[in-house]
Formats: sequence, structure tokens, C-alpha cells
Amino acid sequence: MASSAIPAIDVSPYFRSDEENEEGKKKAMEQIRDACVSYGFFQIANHGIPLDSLSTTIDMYKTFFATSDEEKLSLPDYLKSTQESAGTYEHFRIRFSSSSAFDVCPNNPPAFRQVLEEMASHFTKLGVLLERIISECLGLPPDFLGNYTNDRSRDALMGLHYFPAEEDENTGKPAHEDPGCFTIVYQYEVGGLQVQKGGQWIPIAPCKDKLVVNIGDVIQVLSNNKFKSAIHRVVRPTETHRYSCAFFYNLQGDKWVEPLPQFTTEIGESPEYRGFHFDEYLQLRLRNRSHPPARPEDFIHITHYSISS
Ligand SMILES: O=C(O)CCC(=O)C(=O)O
Ligand SMILES: [Fe+2]
Repeated sequence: MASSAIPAIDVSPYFRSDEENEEGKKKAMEQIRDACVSYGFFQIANHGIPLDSLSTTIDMYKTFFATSDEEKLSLPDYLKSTQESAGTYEHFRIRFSSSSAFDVCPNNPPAFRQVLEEMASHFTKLGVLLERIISECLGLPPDFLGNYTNDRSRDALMGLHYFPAEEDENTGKPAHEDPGCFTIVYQYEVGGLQVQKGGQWIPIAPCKDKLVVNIGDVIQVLSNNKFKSAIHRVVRPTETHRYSCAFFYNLQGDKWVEPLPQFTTEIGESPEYRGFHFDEYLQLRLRNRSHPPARPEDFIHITHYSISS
């Protein structure tokens, strides 16, 4: 399998406590920073999540997606892509703030619930670590993003199932940016995830022992576009189903998001985005405004600061 240009970074130094690891941590941090600036994407190896838990989770999703449409459609967090890309993929999303999806789950709920809860807890711990690393990469105190996001109830774990491509159509998930802080993706064994850079699509080869991390719009805006929230998509391979799993590290809806002074006033740069409440931005996205507000007309309603030219 050809190696992809998206860097794979060994984060094992973050799981060891000896002093000698400081050098290893510094190296990993620099690699992550470079990847966030260049691609908005990186892969992590030795991430501390047991590979058994990851494959058991994918197996659970496979079983879940094999149940009848009637049963799946009875679940509040189940979505089959029927409109924009008819029947190309389906997903099941759990937000752990509301466990109602489990209460009506048709398929062996106790085992399903246990596996997904365990997986979400692994992803949350890893997310907390990544949040510290990303803060440091931005030159902020390590607990900066943790203090800012400070509530994990909007995070979501999603299982995705892509149907095999047809001869003339291989769209899986159309090109998009993720709106939240960052996303952790497990591609398992079938590739298809691609990142846009400089007008090209860069494929990320699947790797059972690595996770993919991508920066979302919130961090792009906070950093005033220093870290990129890259456009990405999933293309469907022919003749095989694809299963993946994504953990969305999110924000509370009432959080205010705007470029931080550290990346604007303190360094004499103009903000590239206007501020917004996270929920307001999610609403904008539903109306097909899929990027953070950055165009001149987006700034019209600004009253809390003026944009210098
Ligand atoms: O299925 C994947 O590999 C990625 C899915 C994705 O980009 C998303 O759900 O936002
Ligand atoms: Fe995505």
C-alpha cells in the first residue's frame, strides 16, 4: 500500500513519564504542528487505544448496519443518506449526553452499549490529550483548549457504512469540513478518505494501528487560520463495503467562537472571521454555508469589534 503524504506521528512519548521523553514529546509536538499548518490532518501511531477495542467496535457497527432498515429507522440517531447522495452511506451517531438512542436499539443493546461506551471513553481520553498537545502546538498554555471547551456532552461517536461504488458513481461522503474542534477517525481496513490540498486530493491509506485526526472549523477560527480545517471527502471503493468510525470532539452550542487575540491584535493581524455562537454556525451550515464566516458580507452584523482593512 503506497504511503500517504499525511504524516504519521508516534505519540508514545506522551504515554510514558520518564524525563527522557521530553525530547520525544517535543518532536511529536513539532510534527503535529507542521501537519496542522500544512494539511489540517495527521495520523497517530501508538495512540494508547487497544486495537481490539477498535476492531470490536467496527464489528458491532457491521452487525448493527446488517439489521433491517425498519429497525434502524426506528432509531433517533440513525441516518441513511437519501437526499444529497442517495443510498451511498448510512451512519449511526451517539451523543453520550442523551442515551435515548440505546434505549430503543434493536440489536443486543447491552453488548452494543457497553462496546460503544468503552470506545467513546477511550476517544474522550485521547481527545483530552490531543487538546493539550494542540494547545501547545499553538503556543498556548497546555490547558487552554480544555478550559475553553470544558464540557464534553456534545461530543459524538459515529459508525459509518459506505455501500460499494457503482460503475459511474463513487461518491461516499461529499467534500466537507468538520465544524467542531477536531475529529478522530478509524478507517479500519478499507481506504477512501481523501484530503484536499492545493487543488489535489491526497488519499490516506488505511492502517489498522493508526488513527486519523483532522482539525475542525472551531480551531481554524480560534487560530485565525493558522491551523487548517481541511476539506475532505470519502470515495467509495468498488466491490467492497467500507466501515469506519469517527469521534467528533465538539463544543457546547452557546460557546462563542472568534479568532483569539494571540493570533490577531497581539501580533498585529486582522481577524479573518467574525465571531459566532457555535450553534449559530451549525445553523448556517444547514443552510449550505459550509465554511466559517469569512466573506465581507459575513461581517456586516459585527458590533463587538471593527475589522481593520
Ligand atoms: O468515514 C470516514 O473515513 C470519514 C468520515 C467523515 O469525514 C465525517 O463523518 O465527517
Ligand atoms: Fe469529516
